[in-house]
Amino acid sequence: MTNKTMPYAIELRDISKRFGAVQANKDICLQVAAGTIHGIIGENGAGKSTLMSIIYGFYEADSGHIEVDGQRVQIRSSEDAIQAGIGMVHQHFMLVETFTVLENVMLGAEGGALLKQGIDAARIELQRLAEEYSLDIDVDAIVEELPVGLQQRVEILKALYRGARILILDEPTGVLTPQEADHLFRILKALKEQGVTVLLITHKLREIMASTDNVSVMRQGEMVAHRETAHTSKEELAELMVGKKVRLTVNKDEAKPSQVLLSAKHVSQFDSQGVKRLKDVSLELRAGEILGIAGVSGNGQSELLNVLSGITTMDEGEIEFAGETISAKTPKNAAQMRDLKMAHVPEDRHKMGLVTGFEAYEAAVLGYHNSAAYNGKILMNRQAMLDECKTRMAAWDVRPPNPHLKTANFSGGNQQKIVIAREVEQNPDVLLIGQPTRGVDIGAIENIHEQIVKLRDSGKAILLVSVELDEIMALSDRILVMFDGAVVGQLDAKDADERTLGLMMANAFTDPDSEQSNEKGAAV
Ligand SMILES: Nc1ncnc2c1ncn2[C@@H]1O[C@H](COP(=O)(O)OP(=O)(O)OP(=O)(O)O)[C@@H](O)[C@H]1O
Repeated sequence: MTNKTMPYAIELRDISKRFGAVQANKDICLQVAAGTIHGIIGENGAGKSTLMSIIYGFYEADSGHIEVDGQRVQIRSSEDAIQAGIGMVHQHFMLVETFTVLENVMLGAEGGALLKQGIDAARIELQRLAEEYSLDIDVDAIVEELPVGLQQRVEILKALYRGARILILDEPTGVLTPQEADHLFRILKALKEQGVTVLLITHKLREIMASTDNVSVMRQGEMVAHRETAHTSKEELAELMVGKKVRLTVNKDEAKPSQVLLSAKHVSQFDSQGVKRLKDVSLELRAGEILGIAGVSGNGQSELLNVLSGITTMDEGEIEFAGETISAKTPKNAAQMRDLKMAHVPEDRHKMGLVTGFEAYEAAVLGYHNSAAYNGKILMNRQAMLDECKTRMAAWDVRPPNPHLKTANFSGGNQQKIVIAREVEQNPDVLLIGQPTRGVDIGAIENIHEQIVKLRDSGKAILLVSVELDEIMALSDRILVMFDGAVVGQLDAKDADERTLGLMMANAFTDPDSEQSNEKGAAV
């Protein structure tokens, strides 16, 4: 108890959970004061999501117990958790996209007291909650028409409507634009002021420092430290997480770009509704450089990656790569692009990077399974696949290093390492890489960044798409900015700062004396 009158909002006592050989949580103790924002950090696979799943009733702990407001509670299902006043905002939203906000919030709460008073009473209550917490949401909007940031707010609204006083957010900003993330933190502050307790899992130490009151650190299934945020630093937290000092900046020499390896000329693409999503994009990618593509997500970056990698076909323009001219009339698919030595780390590892039912050693060769190294004459050469997978798991610190574990059962960050390792280890001439460190811990980010720079220094070209401005600025040698499907500006990374990039991303940058703007469609 914090004192005689104020019990902890939530207290965990000696929680343990094992999955086969993996001890995901070991004797975890945690005390969270009411009306505070409490950060939980730890490396990929440290056990954070497992712990939150236990609090929310997805998993039952093998031992230990939970107290809410000083009372011991039994949480065997999410209904039990909701009953205890606990709500959760998942990384992957649990919404019916074709329903309205109101319908989504009502779904599963049909027996609720307010609904018995009629849908109008429910609507009024939702509007009240949305207003009280600055959620800025139209309760009659169709969910699939809302941007990601607003869909996330629907999840928050859902939890609040069900009476949540403790809200768990698992890596909530991974999919948000910087503006959406700022809004989310304003909402969390408003929730805190109303006495709601927030448990925030994030890999971004900047967010921990800016928004939490306290922070707890997990390492290899154990809770290893608790700190008051005001009395710690990013450096100390990084060291506590990883167990050694971590460099928080990218170490690289100046680029020495040479010949053009890929050029796109006036590339455009229309979506199925006939809307132009990629507009007259021209760019050149040179050996020995990292070209960063900055932009608020949804401004054509994903379409650009898809067209360049052969996943989709352009409608206008052409791409020159490896001596080939690729156009709408002479398209090449993703497998053909791979044969030309292009590798691609897709932005969404679940949808496009992995088959989650596959074991790690199978996922590790996906797309390259026909190569002579793994393909025996009749059957796949499993031993070669296993050996390769084990070597990569060691080099990329995939945890647990078990090639037979299904990819679905790796933590999010470790899944990402499996995909990146697969693509980088092909030693491609051109690497297209989307959101490389989404959901990845700082120790692993350091390794991923090092490997990308190493590839560059060996004379390869990298096209990096990231919504993380810090990452774009730290890794890129040159930066292009996309807005509304077009390239609207370019910068030398040395001249880039957050403000200029932010303005360019909003297409609000005007500097007539500067070379930091470009004609749409000119090769940059
Ligand atoms: N259903 C499962 N079956 C087997 N192992 C699992 C399962 N769920 C989690 N694990 C393992 O438990 C450990 C903890 O995973 P968890 O997802 O809790 O980590 P995390 O700290 O949330 O990581 P990340 O930051 O990458 O999301 C990992 O080794 C993971 O592979």
